[in-house]
Amino acid sequence: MAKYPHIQERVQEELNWVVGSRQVRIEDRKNLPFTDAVIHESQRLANIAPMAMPHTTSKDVTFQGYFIKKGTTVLPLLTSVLYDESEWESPHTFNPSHFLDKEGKFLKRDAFMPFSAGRRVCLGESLARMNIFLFFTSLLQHFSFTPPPGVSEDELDLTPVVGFTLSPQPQGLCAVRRQ
Ligand code: HEM
Repeated sequence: MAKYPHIQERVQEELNWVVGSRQVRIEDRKNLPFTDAVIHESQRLANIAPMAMPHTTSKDVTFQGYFIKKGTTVLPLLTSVLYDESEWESPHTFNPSHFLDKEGKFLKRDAFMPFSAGRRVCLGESLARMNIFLFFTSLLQHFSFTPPPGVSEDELDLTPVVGFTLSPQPQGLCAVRRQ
C-alpha cells in the first residue's frame, strides 16, 4: 500500500464518505466500489495459491485436443489466468481499474479466480472474502500506512517468497493513527 499512497487516500476518502466513523459492515461492500476493486486487484496480483491444489483425473478425458489419462495429476495454474495478457489490461502491475467500469462501478471479471473454480473451488472463499474486506477497511479507517522513517517507498521489496504458496516478505511498516 505504501507504494501507492494515492490509492490509500482514495480508499480512505471513499470510506469517509460511505461509512464515516461508524464500524464497517459487510453490507457496505456494494457501496465501496473503489475499495472493493483495490481488494480484488491485491488478490489478483498477490496470487497466493499459484498452483491451487493438485487434482487427479477420475476418468480418461480429452481437453482442448489433449488426451489426459485417468489417474493423471493435474495442477491448475491459476497464475496463467490471473496474469493472462488477453484478459487484463496491465497484468503485471497493480491497477484497480481492472475491476472498475467507466463510471467507477465495480466490474466483475471472469478471470478473477484466486480461489480457483469449479467443483473443488476453495471452501472458505466467502469467509476469506468477508474477513479480508472487514480487516482491510477497518485498518484503513483508523490508520494510514507508511514505510518506516528513513526508508523510501522505492526501497521496499515487494517480491513474494516463492514456495507452494506465494507469501509476502516481512516488512517494516508504520501505522499512523488517523484523526
Ligand atoms: C485468501 C484466502 C484464501 C485463498 C486465496 C484460498 C485459495 C484456495 C485455492 C486456490 C484452493 C484450491 C482449489 C482447487 O483445488 O482448485 C483452496 C482450497 C480450499 N480452501 Fe481455500 N483459500 C483461502 C482461504 C481459505 C479459508 C479461510 C478456508 C477455510 C476456512 C479455506 C478452505 C479451503 C478448503 C477446505 C479447500 C479444499 C476444497 C476442496 O478440495 O474441495 N480456504 N483454497
